[in-house]
Amino acid sequence: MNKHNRFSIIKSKTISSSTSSSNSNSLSIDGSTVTHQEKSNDSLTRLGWRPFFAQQVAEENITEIQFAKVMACHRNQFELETSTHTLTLPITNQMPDITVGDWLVLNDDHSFRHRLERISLFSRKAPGSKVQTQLIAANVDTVFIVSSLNNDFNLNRIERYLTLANEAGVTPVFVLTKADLCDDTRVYIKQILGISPLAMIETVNALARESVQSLHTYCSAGQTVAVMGSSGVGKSTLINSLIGSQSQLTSDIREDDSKGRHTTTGRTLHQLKSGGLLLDTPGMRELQLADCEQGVADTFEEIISLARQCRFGDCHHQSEPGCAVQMALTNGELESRRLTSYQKLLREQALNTASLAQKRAKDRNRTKFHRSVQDGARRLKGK
Ligand SMILES: Nc1nc2c(ncn2[C@@H]2O[C@H](COP(=O)(O)OP(=O)(O)OP(=O)(O)O)[C@@H](O)[C@H]2O)c(=O)[nH]1
Ligand SMILES: [Zn+2]
Repeated sequence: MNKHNRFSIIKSKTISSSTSSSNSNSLSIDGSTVTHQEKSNDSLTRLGWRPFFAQQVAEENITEIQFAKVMACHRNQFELETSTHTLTLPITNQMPDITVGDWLVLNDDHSFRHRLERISLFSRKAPGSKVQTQLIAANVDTVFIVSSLNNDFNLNRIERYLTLANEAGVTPVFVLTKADLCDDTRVYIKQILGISPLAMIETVNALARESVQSLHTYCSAGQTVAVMGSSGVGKSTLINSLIGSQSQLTSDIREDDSKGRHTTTGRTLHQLKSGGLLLDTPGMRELQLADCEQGVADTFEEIISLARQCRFGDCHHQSEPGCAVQMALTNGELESRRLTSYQKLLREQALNTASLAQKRAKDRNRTKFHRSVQDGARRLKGK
């Protein structure tokens, strides 16, 4: 344990184990010599490291710092993976917002230095009455939007997840589970193509490992895949089948909740043998959108393009004359379900965005007020 006691190493990876080579900085694999630096770069690449992150630290003294990927978020600590170690980092108030998938820069004593800019970020409005944005995951490449091929299949819900993916800038793949219980999968596939003509769609029996093989294509080395979908659609089943018998380097940490039950806390990135990272997102029963205007626009592209043809720039697409959206409804070119879904998500995100902005302004005013009280007290003391 280091003197700052800020972290604890869970385990060291074996890549720096000594070899018979006289050169302590190299080890021989299949006759080729691989330096520790190369090996460690390879480990980082498998965790999703890429030039976008390296560029952010170009001027820093790289020999004194370490990069760590946040593999899991728990109530009081993060679980991190560096090129050589698995360690935990206690969460403190001084840290910026950090979520699973983030890249951190650590000092040589493994204490927190800063967080790197993200390639992508998933967030939502915190569940319940809390006015707060909650980060779900950072630096995700692909999201599996999981739906089951039965009565639970719901296009409105799918559009909600798709909006989140579009806002985050993450590639969506529609994974339709319970194909073994479905007589005609084409009906469902057609519905998804109706809302997203170029969609990537995979139908699977999540219980069977061979059935989910096609999904491994998206989970190659260095790729991070998030699995999202409502309760009961088969996310855990799918993840278990994808992990299969492969060793899970990051195991779920279970903590006692207030009622004394054991629950899986936080979100966890699972390392697959194929090199990919799979993100589990438990506890996502409520998915309220906030700050998602672009995501909504991307998800409902055809409505946006129809709206551009409306006679009035501020058309609400209700009963205004010259409304191209209403015209498309009448002609049967646009489904009324689609328009209702668009308007609902747009309203929801606008409402949540406004209350978040209001809260931020209130917080800023409160901070200003506290500062002025403190300054006043200091001035009085100084007299
Ligand atoms: N026949 C069949 N059953 C499935 C399939 N996928 C999931 N199931 C079953 O559906 C039920 C729910 O699956 P889970 O994996 O727990 O669903 P989940 O999405 O993780 O649900 P939450 O944990 O509530 O978010 C379980 O009984 C699974 O065995 C499938 O492709 N085929
Ligand atoms: Zn209109």
